[in-house]
Formats: sequence, C-alpha cells, structure tokens
Amino acid sequence: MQALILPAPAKLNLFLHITGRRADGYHLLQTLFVFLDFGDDITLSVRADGEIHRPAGAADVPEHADLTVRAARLLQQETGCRLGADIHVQKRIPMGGGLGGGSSDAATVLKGLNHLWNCGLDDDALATLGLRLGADVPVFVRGHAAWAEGVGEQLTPVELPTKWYVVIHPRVHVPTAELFSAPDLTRDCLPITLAAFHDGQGSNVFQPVVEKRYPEVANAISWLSGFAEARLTGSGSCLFAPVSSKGKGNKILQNLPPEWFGFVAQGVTMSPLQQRLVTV
Ligand SMILES: C[C@](O)(CO)[C@H](O)COP(=O)(O)OP(=O)(O)OC[C@H]1O[C@@H](n2ccc(N)nc2=O)[C@H](O)[C@@H]1O
Ligand SMILES: Nc1ncnc2c1ncn2[C@@H]1O[C@H](COP(=O)(O)OP(=O)(O)OP(=O)(O)O)[C@@H](O)[C@H]1O
Repeated sequence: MQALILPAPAKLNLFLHITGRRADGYHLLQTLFVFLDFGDDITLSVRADGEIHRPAGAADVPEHADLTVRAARLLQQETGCRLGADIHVQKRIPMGGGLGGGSSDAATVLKGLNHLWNCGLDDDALATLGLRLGADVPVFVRGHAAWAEGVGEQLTPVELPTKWYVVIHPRVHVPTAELFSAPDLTRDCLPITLAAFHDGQGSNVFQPVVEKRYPEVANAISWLSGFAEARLTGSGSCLFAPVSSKGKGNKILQNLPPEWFGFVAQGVTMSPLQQRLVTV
C-alpha cells in the first residue's frame, strides 16, 4: 500500500490582538502567523477496508479524540471516500503550547489524504473543512505565512524576512479555551496594519493573563528577556525571541534551566508541508 511521510510544522503568532467577539462567543483576532522548520512527522498509509487507525501518536490523546483521526473521518464523510488510513504521528511539538501542533497535524492529514485518496478538493474546500476542527487549521492548510483576521480564518499571505527564533516550552500546559474566557483578557484592541507591526506595534494580549496565572511561564519570559525580546505565542505556554543566527540561539539555550525544553528554529514563509507536497 502507498505510504507518505509528511511534515506538520509548528507556528508562531508574532503578535496577537483581540478586536472583538462574535455572537457565538468566538473572538475576533488580528495575528501574524509564521511557520517554523520544526514540527511533527506524520506517516499516512492507505487502507483498502475504509478503517481509520492511529497506531502511533501522542500518548495522552485517545485515538478517537486525536485531531488527525478526526480530520481523516471528516474528509471521508465529506467526500464519500471508501478508502481508509493508518496514521502514525511522531510528536515533537509540545502540546497545549500555542505552537498549533494539533491543528497542524490535522491540516497535514487533510492535505495528505486528499492526495492519497484522490479526493480532488482544493485548498479553499480543505480550509473550510479544517475550520470545523479548529480555528488554526486553515493557515496550516494554505501553508503560507499570513496576516489573519476573523477567528483566524481570514488569511492574507505575507512575505516575511527569514529569521531564527529561540522557542522555549516551560513545560506548562495552558488550555486555550480557559484563556479565551478570562475576564481580564483585553478584547478591545484597535485594529493595526502590517506596516504598524513592522514599525514595532503589536503584543500578545494573552501574555499578561498567562503570566498572572502561570508563574512558571512568567519566570521563563523574564529569563529569555535577559537575552532577547521575548513574547508568548498563541495562548501560551511557549515563548519565543528572534535571534540573529542559529549559533546565537544555541548559545542562549546552553544556559537553559533543565526543567524547561527549548529549541532554535527558522521562521519560514512557505510551510515545510507545502514545500514537501510540491515534490509528491
Ligand atoms: C490562540 C490561537 O492559537 C491563535 O492562533 C487560536 O486562536 C486558537 O486556535 P485553536 O487552538 O485552533 O482553537 P479552537 O480549537 O478552534 O478553539 C478552542 C477554544 O478557544 C476559544 N476560541 C478560539 C478561537 C477564537 N478565535 N476565539 C475563541 O474564543 C473557543 O472557546 C474555543 O472553544
Ligand atoms: N494530534 C494532536 N496533537 C496535539 N494535540 C492534540 C492532537 N489531537 C488532539 N489534541 C488535543 O488538542 C489539545 C491542544 O493541543 P495543541 O498542541 O494543538 O495546542 P496548542 O499548540 O496550544 O494549540 P493552539 O496554538 O492552536 O492553541 C491537546 O491538549 C490535545 O488534548
């Protein structure tokens, strides 16, 4: 049977503002997504019997709840495809860290199985399907760094200079839904432009809320700020800081307190998934 190994990259939110709220409670955002050349790997093997299985994946995520399995089932339902798949997920992206790991895994499965099953859906259709699984899935489907509005699904592709980032996971799991419902979250940011972001405007509105509730994240931000300008990604708990070279980043990590996890990665405009699919 045909098998395909595909990357599921992590993302950073270079800034994240909330400008309002929809009637259904979902928040309206402004954010800038960039991909990292760091992520999970997903192996997809086609099954003729129509079953979807996940023989390997995140230990604490049950198979039926895994976003990869949910993505495969959704694609099957929507297209009436009678093929199935085995999905091996090699997790590297810390979970609940604001790096979008689950969403990226889901997008990789949608794109990969759409190809292997010959479903013929285009990116618009896959992004619409993906949005039903999570607000962050569409950007991973489209695979281009983007300025995002709406709940994160109104995407305008942007070109960004390639930069290195130090990323730190303080080994704290921050539940996204809980953070979005925090009473002290700023929800009335005035809209900004990409030019204003490049001029230095923009912050992450979750940062003060997370720092207050999770002292370990506050410690990590304070530690990284001693070397470079540190900021939270998504709703945390990971933080990042731009550095001028991979070497500079690794030097910072030499001093990383052993209780945290850190890595250096390049921010890329075209997602590693998109780059890989061009060659398939
Ligand atoms: C924080 C970000 O990662 C920034 O990129 C995303 O906005 C979150 O995206 P995600 O993890 O895919 O989130 P989802 O799984 O869609 O939503 C989790 C929960 O967060 C809240 N949520 C999410 C996105 C949004 N724009 N407004 C919200 O209020 C909702 O309560 C939702 O039930
Ligand atoms: N394949 C998967 N990988 C990671 N998490 C998954 C997966 N499938 C389901 N989940 C669930 O989704 C939750 C959020 O995981 P994820 O790593 O996407 O968080 P996150 O990086 O904070 O996301 P975001 O930045 O989109 O808020 C996990 O705690 C887990 O219960």
